[in-house]
Amino acid sequence: MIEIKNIRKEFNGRVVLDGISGTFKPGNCSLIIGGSGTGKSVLLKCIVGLIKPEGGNVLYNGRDFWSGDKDTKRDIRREMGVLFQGSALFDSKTVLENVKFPLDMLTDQSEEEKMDRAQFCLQRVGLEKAAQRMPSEVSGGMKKRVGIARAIVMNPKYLFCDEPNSGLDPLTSVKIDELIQEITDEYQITTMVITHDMNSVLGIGEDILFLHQGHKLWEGTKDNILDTEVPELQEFLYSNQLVRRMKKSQQ
Ligand SMILES: Nc1ncnc2c1ncn2[C@@H]1O[C@H](COP(=O)(O)OP(=O)(O)OP(=O)(O)O)[C@@H](O)[C@H]1O
Repeated sequence: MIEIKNIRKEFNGRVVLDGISGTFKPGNCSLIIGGSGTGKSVLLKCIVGLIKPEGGNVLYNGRDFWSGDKDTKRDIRREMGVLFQGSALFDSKTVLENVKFPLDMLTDQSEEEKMDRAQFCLQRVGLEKAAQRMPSEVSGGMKKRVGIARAIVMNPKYLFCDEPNSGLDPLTSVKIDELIQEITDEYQITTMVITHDMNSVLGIGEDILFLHQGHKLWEGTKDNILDTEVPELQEFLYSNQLVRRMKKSQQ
Protein backbone atom coordinates (compact mmCIF):
# COMPACT_ATOMS: atom_id res chain seq x y z
CA MET A 1 0.00 0.00 0.00
CA ILE A 2 1.10 3.55 -0.71
CA GLU A 3 -0.15 6.44 1.38
CA ILE A 4 0.55 10.03 0.50
CA LYS A 5 -0.17 12.70 3.07
CA ASN A 6 -0.38 16.40 2.43
CA ILE A 7 2.14 16.53 -0.42
CA ARG A 8 3.19 20.08 -1.14
CA LYS A 9 5.54 21.15 -3.91
CA GLU A 10 6.51 24.52 -5.23
CA PHE A 11 8.90 25.74 -7.89
CA ASN A 12 10.39 29.21 -7.41
CA GLY A 13 7.62 30.19 -5.03
CA ARG A 14 4.84 28.90 -7.29
CA VAL A 15 2.81 26.15 -5.63
CA VAL A 16 2.14 23.27 -8.02
CA LEU A 17 0.91 20.68 -5.50
CA ASP A 18 -1.07 21.87 -2.53
CA GLY A 19 -1.73 19.29 0.17
CA ILE A 20 -2.41 16.16 -1.87
CA SER A 21 -3.36 13.05 0.11
CA GLY A 22 -4.50 9.60 -0.94
CA THR A 23 -4.27 5.87 -0.33
CA PHE A 24 -3.40 3.36 -3.02
CA LYS A 25 -4.05 -0.32 -2.40
CA PRO A 26 -2.41 -3.55 -3.61
CA GLY A 27 -4.24 -5.22 -6.47
CA ASN A 28 -5.77 -1.89 -7.50
CA CYS A 29 -5.08 0.33 -10.48
CA SER A 30 -5.31 3.90 -9.25
CA LEU A 31 -5.55 6.63 -11.86
CA ILE A 32 -4.36 10.20 -11.48
CA ILE A 33 -6.23 12.33 -13.97
CA GLY A 34 -6.46 16.02 -14.78
CA GLY A 35 -5.77 18.54 -17.51
CA SER A 36 -2.35 19.59 -18.75
CA GLY A 37 -0.09 21.27 -16.22
CA THR A 38 -2.21 20.34 -13.20
CA GLY A 39 0.61 18.56 -11.39
CA LYS A 40 0.15 14.88 -12.27
CA SER A 41 3.74 14.23 -13.34
CA VAL A 42 5.20 16.26 -10.49
CA LEU A 43 3.08 14.26 -8.04
CA LEU A 44 4.27 11.00 -9.55
CA LYS A 45 7.88 12.20 -9.35
CA CYS A 46 7.40 13.12 -5.67
CA ILE A 47 6.02 9.64 -5.05
CA VAL A 48 8.75 7.69 -6.88
CA GLY A 49 11.49 9.73 -5.27
CA LEU A 50 12.65 11.87 -8.20
CA ILE A 51 11.48 15.23 -6.83
CA LYS A 52 11.56 16.04 -3.12
CA PRO A 53 8.35 17.71 -1.95
CA GLU A 54 8.57 20.68 0.42
CA GLY A 55 6.05 19.06 2.70
CA GLY A 56 4.15 15.84 3.31
CA ASN A 57 4.87 12.14 3.50
CA VAL A 58 5.02 9.27 1.04
CA LEU A 59 4.63 5.98 2.88
CA TYR A 60 5.38 2.61 1.29
CA ASN A 61 3.79 -0.04 3.51
CA GLY A 62 4.35 2.35 6.40
CA ARG A 63 7.96 3.29 5.48
CA ASP A 64 8.37 7.01 4.93
CA PHE A 65 10.38 7.45 1.73
CA TRP A 66 11.57 11.03 2.16
CA SER A 67 12.56 10.82 5.81
CA GLY A 68 14.05 7.36 5.34
CA ASP A 69 17.83 6.78 5.33
CA LYS A 70 19.81 5.73 2.25
CA ASP A 71 19.12 2.03 2.80
CA THR A 72 15.37 2.56 3.21
CA LYS A 73 15.24 4.61 0.01
CA ARG A 74 17.25 1.97 -1.86
CA ASP A 75 15.03 -0.85 -0.58
CA ILE A 76 11.86 0.99 -1.58
CA ARG A 77 13.29 1.88 -5.01
CA ARG A 78 14.02 -1.79 -5.65
CA GLU A 79 10.36 -2.56 -5.08
CA MET A 80 9.23 -0.11 -7.77
CA GLY A 81 8.65 -0.68 -11.46
CA VAL A 82 8.21 2.31 -13.74
CA LEU A 83 6.75 2.49 -17.23
CA PHE A 84 8.03 5.81 -18.51
CA GLN A 85 6.21 8.05 -20.96
CA GLY A 86 7.35 7.06 -24.46
CA SER A 87 8.59 3.72 -23.06
CA ALA A 88 12.24 4.99 -22.80
CA LEU A 89 13.83 1.89 -24.32
CA PHE A 90 17.51 1.71 -25.19
CA ASP A 91 17.68 1.86 -28.99
CA SER A 92 20.96 -0.04 -29.16
CA LYS A 93 19.74 -2.99 -27.12
CA THR A 94 17.43 -5.77 -28.27
CA VAL A 95 13.96 -6.11 -26.77
CA LEU A 96 15.21 -8.92 -24.52
CA GLU A 97 18.28 -6.94 -23.42
CA ASN A 98 16.06 -3.99 -22.56
CA VAL A 99 13.91 -6.19 -20.33
CA LYS A 100 16.96 -7.80 -18.71
CA PHE A 101 18.64 -4.45 -18.04
CA PRO A 102 17.33 -3.85 -14.47
CA LEU A 103 18.49 -7.36 -13.51
CA ASP A 104 21.96 -6.62 -14.93
CA MET A 105 22.14 -3.37 -12.98
CA LEU A 106 20.55 -4.33 -9.69
CA THR A 107 21.07 -8.03 -9.06
CA ASP A 108 23.90 -10.51 -8.96
CA GLN A 109 21.88 -13.29 -10.53
CA SER A 110 23.56 -15.60 -13.04
CA GLU A 111 23.17 -14.90 -16.75
CA GLU A 112 20.91 -17.93 -17.04
CA GLU A 113 18.62 -16.77 -14.23
CA LYS A 114 18.40 -13.28 -15.73
CA MET A 115 17.63 -14.62 -19.20
CA ASP A 116 14.95 -16.93 -17.79
CA ARG A 117 13.30 -14.11 -15.88
CA ALA A 118 13.46 -11.65 -18.81
CA GLN A 119 12.03 -14.24 -21.18
CA PHE A 120 9.27 -15.07 -18.72
CA CYS A 121 8.28 -11.38 -18.51
CA LEU A 122 8.36 -11.00 -22.29
CA GLN A 123 6.13 -14.03 -22.55
CA ARG A 124 3.78 -12.52 -19.96
CA VAL A 125 3.25 -9.49 -22.18
CA GLY A 126 2.90 -11.65 -25.29
CA LEU A 127 6.20 -10.68 -26.93
CA GLU A 128 8.36 -13.78 -26.68
CA LYS A 129 8.73 -13.85 -30.48
CA ALA A 130 10.08 -10.29 -30.59
CA ALA A 131 12.94 -10.95 -28.13
CA GLN A 132 15.74 -10.45 -30.64
CA ARG A 133 14.25 -7.45 -32.44
CA MET A 134 15.50 -3.91 -31.91
CA PRO A 135 13.09 -1.28 -30.49
CA SER A 136 13.06 0.48 -33.89
CA GLU A 137 11.64 -2.71 -35.40
CA VAL A 138 8.55 -2.95 -33.19
CA SER A 139 5.31 -0.94 -33.10
CA GLY A 140 4.36 1.69 -30.51
CA GLY A 141 2.05 -0.75 -28.72
CA MET A 142 4.79 -3.38 -28.63
CA LYS A 143 7.23 -0.82 -27.22
CA LYS A 144 4.79 -0.20 -24.35
CA ARG A 145 4.62 -3.95 -23.76
CA VAL A 146 8.41 -4.12 -23.65
CA GLY A 147 8.32 -1.22 -21.17
CA ILE A 148 5.80 -3.12 -19.04
CA ALA A 149 7.90 -6.30 -19.17
CA ARG A 150 10.94 -4.28 -18.04
CA ALA A 151 8.92 -2.59 -15.30
CA ILE A 152 7.86 -5.95 -13.81
CA VAL A 153 11.13 -7.83 -14.30
CA MET A 154 12.25 -7.10 -10.71
CA ASN A 155 8.91 -8.37 -9.41
CA PRO A 156 7.80 -4.96 -8.10
CA LYS A 157 5.33 -4.31 -5.31
CA TYR A 158 4.59 -0.91 -6.80
CA LEU A 159 4.08 -0.08 -10.48
CA PHE A 160 3.97 3.45 -11.89
CA CYS A 161 2.84 4.17 -15.43
CA ASP A 162 3.15 7.66 -16.89
CA GLU A 163 0.60 8.02 -19.70
CA PRO A 164 0.82 4.43 -20.93
CA ASN A 165 -1.64 5.15 -23.76
CA SER A 166 0.02 8.18 -25.28
CA GLY A 167 0.46 7.82 -29.03
CA LEU A 168 -1.54 4.59 -29.28
CA ASP A 169 -4.69 3.88 -31.29
CA PRO A 170 -7.83 3.24 -29.19
CA LEU A 171 -7.78 -0.55 -29.57
CA THR A 172 -4.11 -0.89 -28.66
CA SER A 173 -4.71 1.51 -25.73
CA VAL A 174 -7.43 -0.72 -24.36
CA LYS A 175 -5.16 -3.77 -24.68
CA ILE A 176 -2.37 -1.99 -22.80
CA ASP A 177 -4.83 -0.96 -20.07
CA GLU A 178 -6.10 -4.52 -19.79
CA LEU A 179 -2.55 -5.83 -19.54
CA ILE A 180 -1.70 -3.36 -16.76
CA GLN A 181 -4.87 -4.29 -14.92
CA GLU A 182 -4.29 -8.05 -15.29
CA ILE A 183 -0.70 -7.80 -14.05
CA THR A 184 -1.81 -5.61 -11.13
CA ASP A 185 -4.38 -8.19 -10.11
CA GLU A 186 -2.24 -11.25 -10.77
CA TYR A 187 0.74 -10.08 -8.70
CA GLN A 188 -1.27 -7.88 -6.30
CA ILE A 189 0.80 -4.83 -7.22
CA THR A 190 -0.08 -1.33 -6.06
CA THR A 191 -0.35 0.40 -9.43
CA MET A 192 -0.64 4.10 -10.20
CA VAL A 193 -1.37 5.34 -13.70
CA ILE A 194 -1.26 8.92 -14.95
CA THR A 195 -3.64 9.44 -17.81
CA HIS A 196 -5.98 11.81 -19.57
CA ASP A 197 -7.39 9.01 -21.69
CA MET A 198 -11.14 8.81 -21.07
CA ASN A 199 -11.27 5.17 -22.21
CA SER A 200 -8.83 4.31 -19.43
CA VAL A 201 -10.80 6.35 -16.91
CA LEU A 202 -14.02 4.50 -17.71
CA GLY A 203 -12.30 1.16 -18.34
CA ILE A 204 -9.83 0.57 -15.51
CA GLY A 205 -10.55 3.42 -13.07
CA GLU A 206 -11.07 1.45 -9.86
CA ASP A 207 -9.70 4.40 -7.93
CA ILE A 208 -9.49 7.81 -9.52
CA LEU A 209 -7.94 10.97 -8.18
CA PHE A 210 -8.68 14.19 -10.07
CA LEU A 211 -6.16 17.02 -9.86
CA HIS A 212 -6.84 20.61 -10.83
CA GLN A 213 -4.26 23.39 -10.46
CA GLY A 214 -2.35 21.43 -7.86
CA HIS A 215 -5.38 20.55 -5.75
CA LYS A 216 -7.16 17.24 -5.40
CA LEU A 217 -10.73 18.19 -6.24
CA TRP A 218 -12.33 14.77 -6.48
CA GLU A 219 -11.74 11.11 -5.68
CA GLY A 220 -13.92 8.18 -6.70
CA THR A 221 -14.32 5.37 -9.21
CA LYS A 222 -15.36 4.88 -12.82
CA ASP A 223 -18.81 3.94 -11.53
CA ASN A 224 -19.55 7.33 -9.98
CA ILE A 225 -17.36 9.71 -11.98
CA LEU A 226 -20.07 10.63 -14.46
CA ASP A 227 -22.29 11.74 -11.56
CA THR A 228 -19.77 14.25 -10.27
CA GLU A 229 -20.98 17.70 -9.36
CA VAL A 230 -17.49 19.22 -9.31
CA PRO A 231 -17.58 21.78 -12.16
CA GLU A 232 -13.87 21.44 -13.02
CA LEU A 233 -14.22 17.66 -13.32
CA GLN A 234 -17.41 18.01 -15.36
CA GLU A 235 -15.55 20.33 -17.70
CA PHE A 236 -12.67 17.87 -17.97
CA LEU A 237 -14.99 14.90 -18.64
CA TYR A 238 -17.43 16.52 -21.00
CA SER A 239 -14.80 18.01 -23.26
CA ASN A 240 -14.87 14.44 -24.61
CA GLN A 241 -17.76 13.93 -27.05
CA LEU A 242 -18.14 10.26 -26.33
CA VAL A 243 -18.49 10.87 -22.60
CA ARG A 244 -21.06 13.62 -23.31
CA ARG A 245 -23.09 11.13 -25.30
CA MET A 246 -22.79 8.46 -22.60
CA LYS A 247 -24.05 10.91 -20.00
CA LYS A 248 -26.96 11.93 -22.21
CA SER A 249 -27.95 8.31 -22.81
CA GLN A 250 -27.95 7.75 -19.02
CA GLN A 251 -30.46 10.54 -18.52
N1 LIG B 1 11.23 21.28 -12.86
C1 LIG B 1 10.26 22.19 -12.90
N2 LIG B 1 10.54 23.49 -12.66
C2 LIG B 1 9.58 24.44 -12.66
N3 LIG B 1 8.27 24.18 -12.89
C3 LIG B 1 7.93 22.90 -13.14
C4 LIG B 1 8.90 21.85 -13.16
N4 LIG B 1 8.26 20.69 -13.42
C5 LIG B 1 6.95 21.00 -13.57
N5 LIG B 1 6.76 22.32 -13.40
C6 LIG B 1 5.46 23.02 -13.45
O1 LIG B 1 4.57 22.34 -12.58
C7 LIG B 1 3.26 22.36 -13.11
C8 LIG B 1 2.72 20.95 -13.16
O2 LIG B 1 3.42 20.22 -14.15
P1 LIG B 1 3.16 18.69 -14.47
O3 LIG B 1 4.23 18.27 -15.44
O4 LIG B 1 3.07 17.93 -13.22
O5 LIG B 1 1.75 18.73 -15.20
P2 LIG B 1 0.90 17.51 -15.76
O6 LIG B 1 -0.40 17.54 -15.05
O7 LIG B 1 1.68 16.25 -15.67
O8 LIG B 1 0.69 17.96 -17.27
P3 LIG B 1 0.67 17.12 -18.65
O9 LIG B 1 -0.61 16.35 -18.65
O10 LIG B 1 0.68 18.17 -19.69
O11 LIG B 1 1.90 16.23 -18.67
C9 LIG B 1 3.34 23.01 -14.49
O12 LIG B 1 2.93 24.34 -14.39
C10 LIG B 1 4.81 22.92 -14.83
O13 LIG B 1 5.20 24.00 -15.64
